[in-house]
Amino acid sequence: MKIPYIKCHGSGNDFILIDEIEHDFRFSEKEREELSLLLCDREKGIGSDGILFVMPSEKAEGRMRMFNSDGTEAEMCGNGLRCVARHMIEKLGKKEIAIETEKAVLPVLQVEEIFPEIDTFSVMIEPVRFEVESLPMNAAGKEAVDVKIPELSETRTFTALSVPNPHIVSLVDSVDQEELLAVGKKANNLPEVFPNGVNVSYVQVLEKNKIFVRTFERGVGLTNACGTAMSASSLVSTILGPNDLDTPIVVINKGGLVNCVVEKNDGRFSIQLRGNGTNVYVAEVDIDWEARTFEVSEKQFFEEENATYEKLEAFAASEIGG
Ligand SMILES: N[C@@H](CCC[C@H](N)C(=O)O)C(=O)O
Repeated sequence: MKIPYIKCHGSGNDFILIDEIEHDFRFSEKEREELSLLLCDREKGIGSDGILFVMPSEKAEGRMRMFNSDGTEAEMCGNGLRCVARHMIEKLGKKEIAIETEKAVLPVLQVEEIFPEIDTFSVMIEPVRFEVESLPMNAAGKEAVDVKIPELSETRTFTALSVPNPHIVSLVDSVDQEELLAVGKKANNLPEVFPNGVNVSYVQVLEKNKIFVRTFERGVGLTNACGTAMSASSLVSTILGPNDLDTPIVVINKGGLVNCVVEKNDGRFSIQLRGNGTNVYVAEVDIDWEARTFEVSEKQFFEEENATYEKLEAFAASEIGG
């Protein structure tokens, strides 16, 4: 079976995008899981953090389903949604559309560039909930805001929220990647506290309305960036830190940068996540389902676009001194 795909990324969080509308694919749930395990593998596969399946929708211009590299499905994916937004906006020739996700139909649109020559897409991150049952997380109170989770760390405090996939966020003085890796692994092997696993982020406030975020993603591990995590981190560092509502917060990550605008309406938070949706190349993968093997055709790279993105990446690296 031949499957055309786009290799794309949002802030270096990379995906294999498969357009099921254009090619009329009907994968079973088992096949979606198998495709993710087979193709996302960094050593033996194509290599990516996940697969974005773009499907028809009765409620919106399209539907996104996102599978992590371990074959599990996530409720939401912020960086992936920007890639899907770009794909559908360009395909339909519209500036603003809606995309159905697991928990909500979300508006997505092309907006002013966040960096010179970077086509920029804004996606709404909602619903946002702090009730621990929404992650789910087993904890003593109704919410867990700036609290210790002794199973994870003796010293750190965390805030739990769903956006709507599950996150815990810790404000730190400086990000220790090795510690985050250890805490992320522990949190995702702790079903008595996080029955469905959890994304774990460390956030360093660089200055007012500028933060650095590093995330251990459920179903993947440490990634260059996680869009929902950067949104959750912007919100938490607004509530507990110096950032402002209704103001672009610059979020530096390992693969680039995004802007997040935290809003509060009628007591409910939402976040606008603005950033790139970059196409790296297009190709076709020929799958042999029985043998669980595949072959990839010649890749057509978007060289100019990739070179432009490198400028943003270099700028983001210089902001964190590396
Ligand atoms: N990288 C994504 C989130 C992907 C899903 C996550 N690993 C989960 O399981 O919740 C993003 O950009 O939001």
